[in-house]
Amino acid sequence: FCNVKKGPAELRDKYDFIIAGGGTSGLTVADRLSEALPGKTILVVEYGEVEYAAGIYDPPRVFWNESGGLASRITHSGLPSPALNNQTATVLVGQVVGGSSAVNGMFFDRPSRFDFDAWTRAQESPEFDNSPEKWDWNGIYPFFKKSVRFTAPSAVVAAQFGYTWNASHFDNTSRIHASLPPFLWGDINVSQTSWKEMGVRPGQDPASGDKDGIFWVPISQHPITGRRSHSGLGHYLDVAASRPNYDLLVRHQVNRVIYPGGNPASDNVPVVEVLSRDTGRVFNITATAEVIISAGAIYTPGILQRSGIGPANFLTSRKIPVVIDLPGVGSNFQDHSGPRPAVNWRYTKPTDFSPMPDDMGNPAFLADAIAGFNETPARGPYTLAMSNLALFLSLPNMTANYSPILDKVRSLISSGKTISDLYLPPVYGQDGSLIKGYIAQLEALLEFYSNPRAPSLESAFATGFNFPAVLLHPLSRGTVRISSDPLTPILDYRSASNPIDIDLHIVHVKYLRRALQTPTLQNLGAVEVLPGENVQTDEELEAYVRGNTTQSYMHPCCTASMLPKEKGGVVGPELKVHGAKGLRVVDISVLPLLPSAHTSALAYAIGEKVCSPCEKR
Ligand SMILES: Cc1cc2nc3c(=O)[nH]c(=O)nc-3n(C[C@H](O)[C@H](O)[C@H](O)COP(=O)(O)OP(=O)(O)OC[C@H]3O[C@@H](n4cnc5c(N)ncnc54)[C@H](O)[C@@H]3O)c2cc1C
Repeated sequence: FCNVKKGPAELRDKYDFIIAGGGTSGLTVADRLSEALPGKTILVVEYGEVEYAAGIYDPPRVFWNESGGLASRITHSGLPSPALNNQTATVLVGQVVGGSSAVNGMFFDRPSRFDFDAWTRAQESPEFDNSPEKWDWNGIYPFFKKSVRFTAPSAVVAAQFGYTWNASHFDNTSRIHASLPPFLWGDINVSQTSWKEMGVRPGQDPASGDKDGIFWVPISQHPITGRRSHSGLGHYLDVAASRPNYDLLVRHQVNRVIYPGGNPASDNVPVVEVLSRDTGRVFNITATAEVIISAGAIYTPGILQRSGIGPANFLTSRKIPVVIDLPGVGSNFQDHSGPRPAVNWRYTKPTDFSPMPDDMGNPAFLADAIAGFNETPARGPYTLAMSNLALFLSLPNMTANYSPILDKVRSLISSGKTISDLYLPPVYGQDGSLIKGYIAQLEALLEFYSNPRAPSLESAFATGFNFPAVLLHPLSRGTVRISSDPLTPILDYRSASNPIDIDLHIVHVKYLRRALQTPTLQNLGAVEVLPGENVQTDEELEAYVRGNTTQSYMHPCCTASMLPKEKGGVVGPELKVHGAKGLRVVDISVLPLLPSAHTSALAYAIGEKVCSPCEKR
């Protein structure tokens, strides 16, 4: 690979732009900068290396949903979450060129337009209100459109599965692909029809920002080959040969950034301190225009904290000189979570679904599945990733009795002024900014949760006997902190530390278990296994939720939030770090609040938006 560098001897003396982290957002930025500014040099420093990134369900795996076989990634465990019986979160992160887009579940959906209304509500301030960079739906939609190429399925496949889509929401110039697979398991209609029988309307167009209903969701894979599409391909390997100004340094870790004069407000651009994974050598690389941190929500706060940019009390306790006191670095930590399963059942009547995952145990079926994946165009089971059908539903559409939950949020807003009133971690007590920002988030979420078109629940389905229930907008907040080992951050998920999250989980479980009473599932003799007939009262459901919640759906975010500094923010509307020159954060850590979607589409769109137009840089 022509521009892949392995060590400092292969680098230029200096670069115009240095990007820390060659993942989903980082490579999007590198691609767009190197394309728009051929006279400028760009270096990406990436911890991992170039690898073939298999899809989430590619040969040689036999069992749908079995793990393994993916490109390099690391698994972290969180601290015990007391509200969930001290269970710990398990979260994976990609450590490869392409980052998490090279190892993820390939579910490729966009958020709801109302997510961005919530962001702008929480951001309200002269800084954000007067900025030309708008992060409402209209401000980001063009970049969702630009970031992905969507290829419609053939007419035969569309008719076979009843696929719906609206291609007008994609520009089709990007090298990042989205498509609808030419294969589904035989029981896919169990979920669709039962949800429809519960009164949920089929949504036509999730890419439009209208995300209330049942949707077909594209997969991030090539429409012909069925192979994973990810930023390491579309934003590096596919373009590197034609970009002599775009270098990639692999197997190197960015430790920190250093302002040579010690003054982040007046020094122009920080230098980047890098560690070689192979030699252990530490050296500096100079940028003349800008440094962009894109290491993802778990590592970006670590780079900032090691640079002396973070909560002063914490940095001092770690004997790190404070360069900028920014309490928000590593705070506001959120992830999608939910009881797994929310509902699980068995059939008491014979079923004749076909094809089904068990068929992979039949040697002839398996051989045909492998052969089909290698045909052009690819066909068969291996063209389906994790799933591509989901229900997104708002609180008012799940229960008539949602006012008490909103009243609890209102009472937090009016009475909660201390960290214990608000169930927040100790760092929120450092100064008033984080609490102010959290209250602004609660106000935004109150509006969101009152809106019958703004989803609270996601339940995705591909096959089987389970409905998951993902809480899209938790109120609990955690923290990410460095430890002595740069690769082992301390993740304090604090899942469900705010008891309103438990109330929301209970609404979701109660709603989804109603599906078992629909004619579709009744005709199959479906009988609930979990939570089970002994779990009926709210107290019993609460115990079930506390004992069975998955704390991470692999969407850690929001740890360097785009909020005003006086609201605990880390970056402003142009994603520049507050109080620092020549330094931006561009990755999923800048989200103020979790979106109503899996997070890769948003990571790409953020990369596109910050580069528009790149000529301004
Ligand atoms: C297992 C898994 C399943 C997922 N499933 C889905 C899904 O189905 N759909 C979906 O939309 N989203 C999914 N996600 C989430 C989504 O992929 C991520 O939110 C998104 O890709 C994050 O993009 P990012 O640019 O913020 O970070 P990343 O893409 O993670 O990029 C960060 C990069 O920085 C590198 N790095 C970190 N620290 C350093 C350092 N100090 N120096 C140099 N390099 C460094 C990392 O190696 C990595 O390449 C999943 C994620 C995972 C891990």
